[in-house]
Formats: sequence, C-alpha cells, structure tokens
Amino acid sequence: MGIMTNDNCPNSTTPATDIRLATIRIAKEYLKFSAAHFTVFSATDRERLHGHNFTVSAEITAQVDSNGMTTNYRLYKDALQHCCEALDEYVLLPGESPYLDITQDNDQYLARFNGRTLVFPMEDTLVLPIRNTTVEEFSYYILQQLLVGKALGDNVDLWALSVSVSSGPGQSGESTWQRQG
Ligand SMILES: Nc1nc2c(c(=O)[nH]1)N=C([C@H](O)[C@H](O)COP(=O)(O)OP(=O)(O)OP(=O)(O)O)CN2
Repeated sequence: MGIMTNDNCPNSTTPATDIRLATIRIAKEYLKFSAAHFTVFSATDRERLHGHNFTVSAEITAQVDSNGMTTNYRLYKDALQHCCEALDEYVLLPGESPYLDITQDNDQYLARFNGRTLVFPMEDTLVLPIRNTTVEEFSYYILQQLLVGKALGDNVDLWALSVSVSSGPGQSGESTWQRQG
C-alpha cells in the first residue's frame, strides 16, 4: 500500500481544497517574567507585596500554507519573549483596578488602597491597563499584545490564539481569542 492521499484514502472526506489548520504550542522554559505584585480581593482585602517567576505559554491556531507551515514558529517565540522581557523585574500595578487609586508624585507612584498609601519608585514600576495583577489579567494583557499589529508575523493567517500565565506550579490562567465568522 503506497502513501495515503485524499484520492486513495478510503475514509477521506476532506477535499484537497479545504482550509488546513494547525495548532502550534509554545511552552519554553525561558518564557517567564519575574515580578512583584499584590492581588486585590476586595475594597478592604489584599495580599502583601510579593513576587513570582510567572511563566508564559501559548497556542497559536493558523492556516497551514502551501509550504506546509503556518509560519516560522521562531516568530511566535520571539513575540512571546518580547512580552516577557517587557514585564520582567518590575513591580506590576493594575491601572484599571476598581479598588486601587494610582497617582504620580514626582518620581514615585502613590497607590491608595483602603485608606492607606503605598509608594513605589516609578523606574521600578509598571502600571498596566489591567483590573488586577492576576494570572487572568496578565494572560489577557499578553494576548492583546500579540493581537496588536503583526506581533506574530506578517504572513500568519491566524484563526485562534490562547495565552496562559502561571504564577507557580499547578496554577495558571488562560485567555483566548478566536476568529469570528
Ligand atoms: N483567581 C486568582 N486568584 C488568585 C491569584 C490569581 O492570580 N488569580 N493570585 C494569588 C496570589 O498572587 C498568590 O501569590 C498565589 O496564590 P497562592 O494560593 O498563595 O499560591 P502559592 O503560589 O502561594 O502556592 P501554594 O503552594 O498553593 O501556597 C491568589 N489568588
């Protein structure tokens, strides 16, 4: 029996003209960022400031081209590494928290929470457009970074994308995007 093709594969119902999709999974050990944060649980309850080595992974579903690839997945790895490097070794604050009021005072950020003020040096701190410094919000933020512009490459025909952020072994949050229509 020679190589099975669409023509001689007895159960093939996939005409050769149909779109071919494939999912690339990227989970490299170097895709991580070390950051300090505190999770806010309510208007009066938060964690103390602490740190994690957050790890990042992604799944990219795209059309397989006539050359048998979605694109060089080096581009996916480079885009994810850029996102990690941008967040690495900072205090991360949620700029869209309903419970935290962040203002700038000279070279410091003042974060008012439940009647107290926390002070952070601006050069060590990033205020992100997120509602909380949780794995849910970090994964959504990185997903948006990848969807903006052509972060995953000029030629990729993207159908779905998911980004997972882990704050430690056995716990992570994932955000997904899927092409509509
Ligand atoms: N829905 C979420 N809940 C919590 C998050 C989060 O990102 N999303 N994050 C935290 C804290 O950041 C905390 O540092 C991690 O939670 P914790 O339960 O303390 O887990 P540890 O990393 O300490 O691991 P354990 O071995 O389970 O103690 C809390 N909640």
